[in-house]
Amino acid sequence: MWKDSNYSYSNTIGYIRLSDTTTICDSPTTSNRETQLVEHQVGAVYAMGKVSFTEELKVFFSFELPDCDAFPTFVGPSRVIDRREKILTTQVDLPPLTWIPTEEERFMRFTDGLIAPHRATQATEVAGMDGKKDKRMAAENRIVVPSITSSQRLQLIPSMDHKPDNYEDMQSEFSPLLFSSLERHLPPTLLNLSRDHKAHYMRQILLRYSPTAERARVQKHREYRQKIISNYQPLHRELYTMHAASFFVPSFLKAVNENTEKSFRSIVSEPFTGVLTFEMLQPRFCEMLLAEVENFEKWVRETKFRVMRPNTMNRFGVVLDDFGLETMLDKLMEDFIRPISRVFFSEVGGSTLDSHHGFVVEYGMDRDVDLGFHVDDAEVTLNVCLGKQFSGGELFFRGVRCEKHVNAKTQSEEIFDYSHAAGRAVLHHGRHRHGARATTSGHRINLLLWCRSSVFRELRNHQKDLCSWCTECQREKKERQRQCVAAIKLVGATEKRRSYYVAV
Ligand SMILES: O=C(O)CCC(=O)C(=O)O
Ligand SMILES: [Fe+2]
Repeated sequence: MWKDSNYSYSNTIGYIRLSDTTTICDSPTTSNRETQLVEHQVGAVYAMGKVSFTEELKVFFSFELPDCDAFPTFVGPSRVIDRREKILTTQVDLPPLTWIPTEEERFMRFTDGLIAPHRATQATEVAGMDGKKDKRMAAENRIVVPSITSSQRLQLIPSMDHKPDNYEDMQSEFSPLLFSSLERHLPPTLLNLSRDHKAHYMRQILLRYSPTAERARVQKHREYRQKIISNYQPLHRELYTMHAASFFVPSFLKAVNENTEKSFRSIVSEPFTGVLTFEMLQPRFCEMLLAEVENFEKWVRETKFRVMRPNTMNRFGVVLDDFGLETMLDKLMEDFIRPISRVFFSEVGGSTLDSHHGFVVEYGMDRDVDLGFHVDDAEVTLNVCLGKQFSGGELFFRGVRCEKHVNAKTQSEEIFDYSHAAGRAVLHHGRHRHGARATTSGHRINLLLWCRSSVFRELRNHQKDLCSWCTECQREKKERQRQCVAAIKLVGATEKRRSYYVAV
């Protein structure tokens, strides 16, 4: 635990999490004013150093490490490590805020397993296949580094045997799901407090991750939804709560009920690595949802309501969460998509999906015709065709890419096209680059659920090497290994030649 009263700081202090595997002597050392403390916890190590600010609002940490064999691997945006001197300095970019820390705000948290809320919903368009760059609308999911008092913290390791409270009926700017998943990360002494106390504690922490502008946006969106929900009359009320037996086909239900890798593999085809397809929705459910969407669109036209479209790339289609389907879709994600994703997409937070963006996209000659090449603002995307009659509209996939490599060239082995069929789901990595070809006749309407994991996003902000799933990262790594092997071989061959000459 932090014991800040034990130390007197002359200046602003920050702390950084080092990698979990690091072993550092945990006795505090104080040499040359800069080293303050190295704290050791199970699964997390914190090191602390003097912080100074430059004009560009950058923080510099520098501290001497205590004498020990293991050298920490730094987990942070940038690092400079000098092994010989045992000096570790790093530079951490801060968001461009006029952030002037007060005495109480001496602590900045860079990582602690804390869960950050999501930003606005945007697909990121990627360079077209002709190599031309479309305008790029990157989803800004960078963590905002707030000030923090040392007393309010979450635990990195969740209390898995604790059953969290239900926060559904609680009025808050944060999702009830977020509270439920955070609750396991509360310090053990708080777990048995009243729901209100726990919510208050978690809210204080969440607020630090949610800047004022973001909170205003969330508030506006809540009002927007409220306006719709209090005026729109649903057509099929039975859609608004989960009725699994009438929504899903029996094979899908059976696999989810069994909830084993084997059961999922028995219903899933993987026509291309990372693209899973399976029968999912009953025709009756598809019909009802199509009728509900039509009914909603009719209401929008009649009332001239200024409706928000699903994302930056669609001019048609509606956000299902905005007119009352959020709870049902939450259930869909939690009870059906998360179990499958746990098996097939664990490397991108498949088992910790905790929020979603649910919408339908509509294509046809009088609607959007096609959809440009992009990645989703999602860890895992569910895309199910609801019908109706159409031709064309194939999904094209072109390789999974991390942020850094989103525009990297497509390799021939990454090309895959998929034709939609009504009721059949496609589940793919959100960063699997894709687009939809022109729907050449009829209408095509698809249900999309962009599923996100705040835990994964939080970790991604701090761990650079969380991209094992990016095919370009893999390719670069292989290339480095190849060069390394070639260099070793060359050295070996030179040595051999030299010893031959010596022998001769
Ligand atoms: O039209 C489709 O099937 C793809 C839709 C899609 O990729 C999206 O909305 O993110
Ligand atoms: Fe997409």
